Amino acid sequence: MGERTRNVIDIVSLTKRYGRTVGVEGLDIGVGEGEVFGFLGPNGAGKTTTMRCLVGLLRPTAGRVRVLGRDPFSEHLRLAPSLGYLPGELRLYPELTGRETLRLLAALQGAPARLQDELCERLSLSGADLDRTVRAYSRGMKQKLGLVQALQHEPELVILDEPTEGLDPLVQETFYALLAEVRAAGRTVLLSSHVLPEVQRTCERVAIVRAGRLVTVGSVAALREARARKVRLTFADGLGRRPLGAADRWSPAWHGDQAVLMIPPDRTVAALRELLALPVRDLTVEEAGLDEAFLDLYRNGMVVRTGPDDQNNQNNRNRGTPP
Ligand SMILES: Nc1ncnc2c1ncn2[C@@H]1O[C@H](COP(=O)(O)OP(=O)(O)OP(=O)(O)O)[C@@H](O)[C@H]1O
Repeated sequence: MGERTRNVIDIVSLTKRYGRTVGVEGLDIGVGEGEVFGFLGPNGAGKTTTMRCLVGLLRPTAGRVRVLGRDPFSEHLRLAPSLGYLPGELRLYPELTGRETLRLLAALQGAPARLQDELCERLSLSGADLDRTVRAYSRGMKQKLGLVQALQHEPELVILDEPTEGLDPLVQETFYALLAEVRAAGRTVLLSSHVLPEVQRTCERVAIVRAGRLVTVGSVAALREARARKVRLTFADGLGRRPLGAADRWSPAWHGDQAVLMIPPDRTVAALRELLALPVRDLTVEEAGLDEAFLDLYRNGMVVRTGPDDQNNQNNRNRGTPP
């Protein structure tokens, strides 16, 4: 029997190694029922590895994962009707038609594919398309087929590895609408993406991973609050690059005689005091764009504290870095 848990996904100290290569190391993430949760990170960060552990395709080296209270590796078949999965690299049988593919996958899911026709229609997979062999499909058509099979049996949990890869903008919009419907129905989604606006738009919470480790997890709103301040300085003497004393630890970028520094919000005032000892002619301070904040996390793995790792934290208006 699977134990009952509050979370639809529980990842506790998950480590997966491939021989000596680390896939993920000591990962802890919980995803609550009805959440749309984003998984972000640069190439090779461990997103796919984690997702493959969650759907029972990989066995963790250490730690544990629970999906709907069950161990996905040993209880794969029992979970199949409740789980929808779109792999990052979808491998299909090229000699089957689209329709045969969906039928086969529905049989493996072990649940009626009630939404199949509606999803094909909304994602513009025509009857003629579905009668063609998958060998003749374009990349986008394969991705649409992948989305249909992931959603067709109305699973409680949908795990999508870069779902909008290869979709044209119109189909992407349809996908976002489908996601909103899944969410409105109280079902749970975990999706990985490299597309930041997509994550901002669709997810309440995100986890950022880098080199197999969790960098931060929090609500998109809290990440916005915690992002760096962008300080731009112009010097009175017209001379460019120079030492900025202690502020050099913020790795200034120089554009002619202007220096741009990205400073964590709780350090900005102290940094400004130091900077004003220099011959500054003009100074502006603005919040870094969310993209810049994420890029910073990607690059530096800077840990942003986003307050308690609360469920459904959309309304978290805490400033910056609570203790
Ligand atoms: N089958 C495998 N054998 C050996 N190493 C692997 C295997 N799969 C993944 N890895 C390694 O594990 C690490 C994490 O890879 P993973 O595919 O999980 O990252 P990702 O975040 O999904 O990346 P991307 O954004 O590029 O899809 C990488 O160093 C990768 O090289």
